[in-house]
Amino acid sequence: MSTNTPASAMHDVHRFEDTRRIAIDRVGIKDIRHPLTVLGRDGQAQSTVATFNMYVDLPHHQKGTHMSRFVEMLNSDIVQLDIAAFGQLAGAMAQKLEAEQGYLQAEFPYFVRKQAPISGVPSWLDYQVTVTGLWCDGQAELRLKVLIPVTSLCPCSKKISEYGAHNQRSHVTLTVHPCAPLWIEDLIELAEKEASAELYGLLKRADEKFVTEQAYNNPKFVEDTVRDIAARLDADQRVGYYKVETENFESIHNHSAYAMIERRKSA
Ligand SMILES: Nc1nc2c(ncn2[C@@H]2O[C@H](COP(=O)(O)OP(=O)(O)OP(=O)(O)O)[C@@H](O)[C@H]2O)c(=O)[nH]1
Repeated sequence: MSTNTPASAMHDVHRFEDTRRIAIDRVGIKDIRHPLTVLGRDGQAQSTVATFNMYVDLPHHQKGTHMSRFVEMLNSDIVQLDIAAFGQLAGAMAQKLEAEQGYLQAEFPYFVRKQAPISGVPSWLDYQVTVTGLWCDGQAELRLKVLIPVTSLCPCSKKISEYGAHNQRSHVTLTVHPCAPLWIEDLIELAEKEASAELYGLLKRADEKFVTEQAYNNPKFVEDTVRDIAARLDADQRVGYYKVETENFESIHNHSAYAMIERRKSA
């Protein structure tokens, strides 16, 4: 076949009949990086690079999905992230792929400009965000996950020690199904308020003294952190389902302490 054969003259193997009678739950492209603009709560847009996973289902009788269409969609329809519309976008993807179900996921670093607590010096802090849109039975579902790094200080260690208390960096991971508009920053603030202390990219000495003492005055087990965050999420009408996880990378052990609460609020 010559190099300039028109597509219409080529076999479309993907459309061939498959006889094994086995439907496929998810098929598509995984770990494709793509530039993305994300609008912040302050109205400022920031550029980031997202890693996308894009899948649809495939009926038993069809040999293959239309792989190229995922990348077509990425290049034509996904420029600025619209979190609220991500579930619908998964539906549009399913339609483009002639499928019933769609799974669209973008994971990216998101930066927040913070001010040190005493000196006020500004710096960026990065958070890992995952937005997942699902389309199933004509219904769109949206999941927003944010990993928030914080400081934790152990209440037990503080109580029993003559001086000092072990403290460490911790990861709070919030996964929510929003039922009303919710900014990434809203989840970050919610988690940081319930940590022993929040993190900053840049701290001067006066700030370092402040966050050290703040954490000492606000000791938390992993259990305390997930409970306090769960209470806030329970009270937040914008959240329909949530999972809150805390992992403390214990400075006195070579293992982590972990706690998780998962709740689906009744409608
Ligand atoms: N379905 C499928 N396609 C694959 C796989 N690996 C690579 N591909 C490639 O996907 C590309 C074709 O994608 P299609 O979407 O079928 O291309 P097309 O038929 O020109 O496009 P449409 O007319 O829109 O369907 C080819 O380069 C395939 O080789 C695989 O494991 N499964």
